[in-house]
Amino acid sequence: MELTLEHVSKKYKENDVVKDVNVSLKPGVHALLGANGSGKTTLMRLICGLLKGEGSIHFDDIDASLEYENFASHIGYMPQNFGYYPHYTLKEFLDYMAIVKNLNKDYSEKRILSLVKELGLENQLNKKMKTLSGGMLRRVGIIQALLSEPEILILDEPTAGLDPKERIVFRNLIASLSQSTIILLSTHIVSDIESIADDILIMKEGEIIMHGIYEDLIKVIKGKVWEVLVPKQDASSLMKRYRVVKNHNQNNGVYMRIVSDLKPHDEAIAVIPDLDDLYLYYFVEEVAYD
Ligand SMILES: Nc1ncnc2c1ncn2[C@@H]1O[C@H](COP(=O)(O)OP(=O)(O)OP(=O)(O)O)[C@@H](O)[C@H]1O
Repeated sequence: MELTLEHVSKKYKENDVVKDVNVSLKPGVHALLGANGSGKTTLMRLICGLLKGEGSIHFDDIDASLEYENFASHIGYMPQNFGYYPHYTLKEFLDYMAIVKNLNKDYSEKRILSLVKELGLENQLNKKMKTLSGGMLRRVGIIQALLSEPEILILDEPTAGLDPKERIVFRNLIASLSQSTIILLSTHIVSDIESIADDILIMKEGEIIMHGIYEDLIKVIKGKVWEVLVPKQDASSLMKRYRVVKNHNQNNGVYMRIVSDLKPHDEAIAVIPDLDDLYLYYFVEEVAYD
């Protein structure tokens, strides 16, 4: 089972929002990491066929441009914000989504009940959509994407606005699906990725600049992440000159974690990088020495 994108691109006027994306995704959790505006939502909408662009998209031998309905029947999509009728109850909304997805009534009744239980919304079924909290609406978004048991699940910022308990429920659900589903989820929450992603696609200015497993991506910045304890008076000049991942005031100075090609301070020692460091390395410009 494979989702393949070849030369996928999208322009808005002269603006290249998605640039020549070539990736092949098998079952598992693929995290799409990028700054605001890097093109993640556009790429996801292209995959779902909600936008037209250049290039080709296949699910196994189904060509999305030739057999769109067949292709789309394999996809569940959770957008960042989905439209709903505020006066519908949750049950009415999910029934409506099941009809839109052309699901059999007996099947959808059972599926809705099992999903609302799994996501802790069974007591909300008779509540109006407009009364649900932001975190509950995110969970409703996940449920509607899962209604048809899709083989491809496209989730745009699924954990935004979830509280820590909801995040754990979500991570467990994703983990349980990942053996049999191709899951592409976008986020800029680095800790989510560390706990659930099998591999990571880093998107910058419309391009997938890196794609690989965590351990391999991290190798790129080996020897470029530093920790140092500096006197308080030195901290602000380091803050101005370097990409600082963390800084904590301590009794004897300021502890800093810095991402830099060059050793930022005589006392700095190189440490093992993590994804926060990688993110900063690619998405925050280092200020040049003057
Ligand atoms: N309909 C549109 N017309 C013109 N430009 C657009 C349109 N939709 C998106 N863009 C531009 O395309 C770029 C990528 O937007 P996109 O929403 O795909 O980014 P993103 O990585 O999903 O960002 P975020 O994390 O903020 O959701 C942005 O510069 C955005 O302004």
